[in-house]
Amino acid sequence: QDTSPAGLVDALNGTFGSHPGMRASHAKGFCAVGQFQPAKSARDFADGPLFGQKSVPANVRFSVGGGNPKASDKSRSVRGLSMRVAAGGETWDLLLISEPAFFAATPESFVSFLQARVPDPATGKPDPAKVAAHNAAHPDGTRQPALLAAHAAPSSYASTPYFSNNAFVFSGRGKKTQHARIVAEPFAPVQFLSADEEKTLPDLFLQDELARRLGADTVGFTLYAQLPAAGDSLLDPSTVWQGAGKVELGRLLVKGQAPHDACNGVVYMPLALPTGIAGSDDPILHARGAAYAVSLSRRLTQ
Ligand code: HEM
Repeated sequence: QDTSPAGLVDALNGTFGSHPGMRASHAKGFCAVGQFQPAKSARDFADGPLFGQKSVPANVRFSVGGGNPKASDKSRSVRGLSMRVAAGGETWDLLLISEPAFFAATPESFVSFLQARVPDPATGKPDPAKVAAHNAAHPDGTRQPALLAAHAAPSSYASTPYFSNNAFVFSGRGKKTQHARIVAEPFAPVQFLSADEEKTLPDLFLQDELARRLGADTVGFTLYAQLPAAGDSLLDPSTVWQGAGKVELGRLLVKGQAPHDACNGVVYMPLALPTGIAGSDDPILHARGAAYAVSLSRRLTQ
């Protein structure tokens, strides 16, 4: 199995097709802008200059998971929230998805998961026998699909929580270090599509829905560092954490949508981290950056 950076992107393209100019994953999406406001106590937990700022401009992107740029907004796949904030000579890229577990524990399992879902030319759908064989060999690939099957898609980008799945290492004042995952909780109540909406809404509604909401209300998220309970894996993003409390890092206020160029010439990098946050040893976290760079290079040139 090819788990090189190009191999990871090829696996995405193999399942979702190659779409010139588009991201290999989270292909459908749009840019937005906002402000990140660190919490007063954030430096106790992540002691870097970024967390000493009052308010930092944020470059944001909302997306539908998967590499199909025409995926329906109703599909039971993950939604993505990406944020880049830069201040005090530091940059923080934060990439979150709307389920608390990823679909693979390792790059090998990532490639196998996608290969098992290459559409069967006869049906246009994954071959259930191949998915079953993947599940038998890689039980880590069963958890995210089960979470997605358990509820309809979010009714708004602003009405779902988002999760980093990967753990990070935080160093706060006094050099105390702690592992944590990152969670963004929406200001708005969590809401999924009703059975009726799942049938009747058009495939494209999330962007207009957010525009209407931005005109009427404050849209935002509170960002937390979620602490692990004993036994929560620090290395495996496919497991749901039980968690042992959370520390507020700040708030992300979304102010408006932004033109295509605001976020499409850039790539959010999972290991672009500010002082106070470092990567954990999670093998998925470390496999990501180089694959994102391959995807950027392909979408800017093909
Ligand atoms: C080995 C594991 C992974 C691989 C190979 C991978 C690959 C990719 C690629 C190639 C892109 C498109 C990058 C671009 O062209 O800008 C992407 C986007 C994205 N990925 Fe991953 N990914 C992995 C794991 C994860 C995990 C664990 C998360 C959990 C939060 C995640 C969340 C996202 C999000 C939110 C985006 C959209 C970024 C944007 O809005 O530009 N990915 N991924």
